[in-house]
Amino acid sequence: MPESEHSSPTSAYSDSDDETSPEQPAIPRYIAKYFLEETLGSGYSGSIFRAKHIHNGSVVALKVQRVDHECPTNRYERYLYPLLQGGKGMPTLYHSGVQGNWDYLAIDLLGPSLDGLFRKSGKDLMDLGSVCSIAMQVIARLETMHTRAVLHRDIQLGNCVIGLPPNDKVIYMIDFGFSKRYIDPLTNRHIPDSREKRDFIGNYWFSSVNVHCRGRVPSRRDDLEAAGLMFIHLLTPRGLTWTRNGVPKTSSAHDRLIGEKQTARPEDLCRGMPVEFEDFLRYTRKLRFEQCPDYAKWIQTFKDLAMENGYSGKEDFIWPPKPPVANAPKPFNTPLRAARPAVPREQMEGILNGLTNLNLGARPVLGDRTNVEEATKKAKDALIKSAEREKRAETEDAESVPPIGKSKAVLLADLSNKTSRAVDNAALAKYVQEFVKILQMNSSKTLTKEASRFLDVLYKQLDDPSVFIQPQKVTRTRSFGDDAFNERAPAHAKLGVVARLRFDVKNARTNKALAVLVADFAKVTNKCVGRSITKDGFIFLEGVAQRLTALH
Ligand SMILES: Nc1ncnc2c1ncn2[C@@H]1O[C@H](COP(=O)(O)OP(=O)(O)OP(=O)(O)O)[C@@H](O)[C@H]1O
Repeated sequence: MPESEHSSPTSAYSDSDDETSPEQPAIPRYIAKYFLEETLGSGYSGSIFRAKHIHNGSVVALKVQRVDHECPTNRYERYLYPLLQGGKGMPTLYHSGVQGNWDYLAIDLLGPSLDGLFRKSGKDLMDLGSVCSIAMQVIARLETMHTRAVLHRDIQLGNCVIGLPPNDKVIYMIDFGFSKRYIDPLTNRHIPDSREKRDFIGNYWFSSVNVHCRGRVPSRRDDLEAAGLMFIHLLTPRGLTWTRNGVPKTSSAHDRLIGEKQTARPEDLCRGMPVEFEDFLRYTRKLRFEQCPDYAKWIQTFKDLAMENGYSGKEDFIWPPKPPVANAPKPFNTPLRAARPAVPREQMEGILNGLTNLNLGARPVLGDRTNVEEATKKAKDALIKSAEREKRAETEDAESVPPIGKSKAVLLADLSNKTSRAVDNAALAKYVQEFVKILQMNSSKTLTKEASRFLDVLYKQLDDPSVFIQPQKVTRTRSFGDDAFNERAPAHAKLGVVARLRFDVKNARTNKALAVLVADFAKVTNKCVGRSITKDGFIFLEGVAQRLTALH
């Protein structure tokens, strides 16, 4: 195999000025039985043409390369294609050979690459549904290749293409020029690992840290890590940071890129994304050299993630993307009004008693402080009594442990109702902790409609300092969903906001200050792709609970 530093999507950097290549012989119009039509693409080692068979009229993609090319990838590809034939998303090789100066491969004519489609869309980042479908398909393609003893070793967006109709929802892997068998056909054993410094095979953007930065031997884990970086790239506005300066032109630029890639922490790369992407990247990096990845588990994870966010969960890659279909978490600009009355029945009794005791008569109530104070005190006592009753009932439940068997949505709805009746910070702190536990019950950390409602209720409780003193106040408390509130929100949610919030929460001095942080958290989480609560998010929520206890 060619162990060179040449890679896609980049061409090799060179420290020398001697980049002039020898005079290129022109590619003929006919090669073997094919008439070369338009150029589909060119890579470092050759060009690809749409070509027509002169006898039967069949149309193929003809990959043409000079026989004396220093990186003769066609020569390797023709031995790998037979291993992959028939696998879903694996192109068929129809003919291959050498004619004159030209080495050619005739393969299935396919559609545009993911790179091309994404660039053409002009978007800053890709929608979550499309990335989940790419993840499901690319992981499945890697499983197919790996099951057939082949590593791809050059996973990148340009090497993932869609088929032509009717196969335009299927992602195909192409470019096996750097691919290699990792199971020795004679001994049936995995290729050996080695600590010897070796030339880098792969591409600058997505090749794994182990392979690219540490010169390790590629194995299955590295194909998956490259796929993971590709998914994260698609969900990062302007892409992974080390891709932003373009192809490194000098070895020092390449060294800088390596340094940046090597030191980037998964939690930073995946800030603001559904936690599944960070988990996947960490998983690939923890795999041992010879370990077989759990492909099925991760395909299922990305399917679940898609469905939780209102996408169909089918692996079909539909481009341009369709908006989420059903059960998508509602954005905050949909008013999240409580389903139950603002003042519960038990409290209403206390309120009415309080009002009765005001004994309004003909006296000017507003001027009479004693009446107001006494009524307020009575109302407060009634409310505290009712809360104590509720507290006693609750202590019979397992302390803060969400009951098993109820769905997350039901638990969250119950919790929101309890929170709306909370009368002190200690109760609120307890409910915030319970909220965290419920969200962590299973792998999905999405901010669902019910979870958003909890934050909305919490915000209202915190924002109105009178709420614990005057429960009878039923004026509409400002909600995240209110236009006026949204107008004051920053136009663009910043992905680093949650990281800041987890520090700011420690310094919040009042409930009102906490309310502002909760609102920011809810808004930014809601705006982020996937609406998933990240690790920073959970640390923030724990911080809210701690502050509430301290402010008690
Ligand atoms: N079967 C195909 N059908 C249609 N287009 C194709 C096909 N194979 C490749 N292409 C187009 O040609 C481009 C280059 O293909 P490929 O990556 O196989 O060539 P390469 O010479 O190995 O490139 P590189 O040196 O960049 O890896 C692809 O990005 C794609 O746009």
